[in-house]
Amino acid sequence: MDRVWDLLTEVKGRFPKNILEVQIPEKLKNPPLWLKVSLGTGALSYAYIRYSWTAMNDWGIPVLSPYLMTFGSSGHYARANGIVELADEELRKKNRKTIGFYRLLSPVVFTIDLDVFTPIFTTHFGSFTNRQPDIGSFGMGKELSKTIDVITDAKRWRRIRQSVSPSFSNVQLEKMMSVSKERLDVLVKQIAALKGESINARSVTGKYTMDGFLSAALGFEMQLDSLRDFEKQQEFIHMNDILNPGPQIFLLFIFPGLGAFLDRIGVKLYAPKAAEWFTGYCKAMIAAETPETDQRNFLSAFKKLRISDEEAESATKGLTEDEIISQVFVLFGAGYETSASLLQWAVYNICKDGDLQQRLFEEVKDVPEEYENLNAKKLPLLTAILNECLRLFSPAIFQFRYCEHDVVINGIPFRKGSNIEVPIDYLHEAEEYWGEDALEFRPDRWIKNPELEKAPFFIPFGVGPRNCVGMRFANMQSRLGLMRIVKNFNMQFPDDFTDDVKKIRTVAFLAVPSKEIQVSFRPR
Ligand code: HEM
Repeated sequence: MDRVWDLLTEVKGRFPKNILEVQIPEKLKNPPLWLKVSLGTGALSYAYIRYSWTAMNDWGIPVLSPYLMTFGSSGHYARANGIVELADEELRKKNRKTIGFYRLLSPVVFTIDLDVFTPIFTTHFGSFTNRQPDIGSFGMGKELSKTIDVITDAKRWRRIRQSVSPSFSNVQLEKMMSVSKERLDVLVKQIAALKGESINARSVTGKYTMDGFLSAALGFEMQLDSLRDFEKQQEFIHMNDILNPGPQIFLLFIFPGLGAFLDRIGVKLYAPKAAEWFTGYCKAMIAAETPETDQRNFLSAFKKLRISDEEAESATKGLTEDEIISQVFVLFGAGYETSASLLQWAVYNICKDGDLQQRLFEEVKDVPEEYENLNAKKLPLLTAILNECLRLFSPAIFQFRYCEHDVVINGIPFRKGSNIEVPIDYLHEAEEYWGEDALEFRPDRWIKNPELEKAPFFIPFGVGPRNCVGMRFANMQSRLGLMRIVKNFNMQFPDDFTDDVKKIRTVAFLAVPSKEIQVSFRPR
């Protein structure tokens, strides 16, 4: 105790006897105008920020405390696994369904509550048409700013979606499937050429979905001598750059309008070479002649819908030149990686379980590769395996909407400018919806209960009018690809491979494996 007292006495001795004796410099007694203005603005801004952070006070949900240092309470954005960890910490461990936080000043409702998010994505879609306003090209440059995913005004989105959707009709998909089958013939030969030597499964599934998309959707065939060269392809290298943006991407979420502003002033936030390469690549493909007879791909359909910028102001259908480029790019980006990832996890889980692989082979071996056979009735186990992968390794990590009109949903008074985010990783693993074995890979749950496919808590492709436009293409491509691979090859891990792979979330919200999944494909 004495030591503490001595210490305090010493510290006290170092201060002036009377604090008023401190000489305040003349300059500070009468500060210059710029300093007064700065201090005043700072104080007002702080008051405004604190006031904004009271917005959710009466919403009846727990709210994470906001701080300046963490841009509100959204510090989790800056971590690769941030959204997953946030869901885990705040929802799973605390047994909650909903929490609120502030993304800088914007209120965000973070929820897996079906009563909250289902109406937002469906019946109240009119008040939540967009994901995030003014995000432009996601920092990739103004050439790519007119993508279907990000445009802010609902009228333009409706026109684009109406123009693009017919490309995914059953008739079109059947035509594209015939192209996919031709490309699978090539893939099977390339896998056989490996002569059973192991390869990173991602090279096989990536080559299949990239080549499949380019040829079926755009009428462009990828030339590749060996599957081992896949990662040397320009398309792969540049797409990989775009899909691995680095933490700066979060600035676009945290600062509203920043994406559109950067596009306007010509600043690219990441992958500038890749964005430039893709713009040229898409333009070249659009300019290339399509044979009159080739009606199978998106491009020929898009080209027929071409309208001028002026016409676009009032049209309800049609695509401008820029929009065609953006659509080609966004469909490529959205379509290639997601399906490649899904198939890679399917290959991994099938290799892990010899009995499952045998059952799958028995199921697919005599089923003709026809479009009408690619469903749960004809291929129950194959569909179940892919659904289980979509559940536990969902390529999309979270889904989000932005509120444009004040509306009360399940007691929560959403105001214009607020947001909703649904963490899919947690929704797809919540015991409340999936039962005690929620974390286990059990494809048979889908066979026992086929209705699960329509359950509101299974939303790997989103839900409502703005769900994934490519869902049916993705289903066709992944079911056909997996069926063909299993028909032709027995898949095994090499002897020196341990099957302890974990799912890791990247900054770009992709589910990547914790290590390469090495697989030997032995011809049957
Ligand atoms: C396994 C494969 C895929 C998964 C899991 C997936 C998932 C998703 C999800 C979750 C969304 C957001 C939905 C929402 O906000 O409600 C989305 C949107 C979108 N997806 Fe996919 N997707 C896949 C494949 C594809 C393919 C193959 C294409 C194109 C050929 C595609 C094109 C798009 C586009 C353009 C959008 C934006 C739709 C809009 O805003 O109107 N996706 N996807």
